[in-house]
Amino acid sequence: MPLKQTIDTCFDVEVGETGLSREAFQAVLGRARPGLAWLREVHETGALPLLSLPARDDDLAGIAEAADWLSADATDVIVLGTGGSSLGGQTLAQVGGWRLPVVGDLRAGPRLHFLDNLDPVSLAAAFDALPLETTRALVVSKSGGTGETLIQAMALLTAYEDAGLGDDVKDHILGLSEPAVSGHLNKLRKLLEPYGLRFLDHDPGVGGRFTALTNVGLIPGALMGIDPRAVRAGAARALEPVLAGADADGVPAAIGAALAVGYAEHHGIVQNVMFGYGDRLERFTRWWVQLWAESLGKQGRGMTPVPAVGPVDQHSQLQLFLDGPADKLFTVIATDAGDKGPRIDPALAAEAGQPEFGGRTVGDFVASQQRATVETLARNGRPVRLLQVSSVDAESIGELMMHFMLETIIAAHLLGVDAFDQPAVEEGKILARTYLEEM
Ligand SMILES: O=P(O)(O)OC[C@H]1O[C@](O)(CO)[C@@H](O)[C@@H]1O
Repeated sequence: MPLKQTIDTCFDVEVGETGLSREAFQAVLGRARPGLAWLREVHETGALPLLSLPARDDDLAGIAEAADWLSADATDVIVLGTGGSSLGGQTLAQVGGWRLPVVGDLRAGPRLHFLDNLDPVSLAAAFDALPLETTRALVVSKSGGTGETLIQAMALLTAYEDAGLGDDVKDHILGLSEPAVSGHLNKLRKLLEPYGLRFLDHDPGVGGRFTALTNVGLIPGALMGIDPRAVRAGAARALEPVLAGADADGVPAAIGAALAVGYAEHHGIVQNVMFGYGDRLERFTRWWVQLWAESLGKQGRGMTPVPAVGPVDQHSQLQLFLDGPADKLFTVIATDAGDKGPRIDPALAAEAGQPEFGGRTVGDFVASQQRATVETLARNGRPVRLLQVSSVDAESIGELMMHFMLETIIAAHLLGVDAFDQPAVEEGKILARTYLEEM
């Protein structure tokens, strides 16, 4: 089933005075037309390579080869890289089983580890615990200049040296960075290439947080058995109405962008909650946080992304969502959970005083929770849109990711900010370097 978006519970008639009026929404949606025209134009000219990815297959053999190389005879594969150089891969890998309770740990094949947060204690412990001889590493940085990734790569080189594997580094590490350009220093390449190891090219035209559909996201996904073709087929589905020239009200991503921007402009609601139901959407919510925050948070504009996972966060954040300040717009991602999972013995259910559980599956319970969350949010005056997929698999995650990349780009157009830069974080990076020099 293709992604289905329902926005009925987003308007004042449903949620009361906190809700956006249909008229105000339509006015913002109309303003999305130039953004859609721009997307079509840059697709045609090739100026935004992201939009050509769903139809590409010339790079798939290289992606499969890299995943095979990393996993052959390996007990462990580590991925170094941060932000957009990690989160897309994490999202796809999770759909394949990585970092899922129990199944993640029991899965056959090499263990996959993303070291995206620089933590000195964890890094030392990881290098101590990993059997380095059978551990391969993918080191990812678009710019080649991110301090966290560079320092991790240096520490890894030393760990291999200390383990007596200094001459075999090229058999253990694969690099992924922008192609070398004369006159421009790529520090990661400068550090690693002398070891004779192989570098894959990061597409220079695809910004870090938009790379899930490139080798950056698809190699880690492939390591967990996620088929890159299926991911791209799903992405193509989300892009299709844009390329087909549909008007804004026929493009789900434009509708989502207009809702978020409409709420920000008309109601000052600048917190957006992504409530994904199911373990396989946990990393997706984190990927979306970077996409939404770093793309839109500029010049005093932008909306704060809040990730939540269901049902577990019903027992954590839902009280606040329902009864705290009415200052959030919600997106619930639901799956066809019904009829899935273990079926409950009626005798046990009766014994426990929960006869309604009897004969139902665990998925039936989750399906009723998804529905109840949407309805109680709306009843409590909280605007909520529902996104439904039949299940979280390679195709639906590709569709969700492309949907949100488009939604982000269109929202940036509506807000009048550049979706593709991140000027403010650069200041802190320069300062951190100064403080390091002073130590
Ligand atoms: O891939 P790189 O160049 O190492 O950058 C990692 C991340 O750092 C940022 O530049 C922000 O600091 C992100 O935009 C990016 O995804």
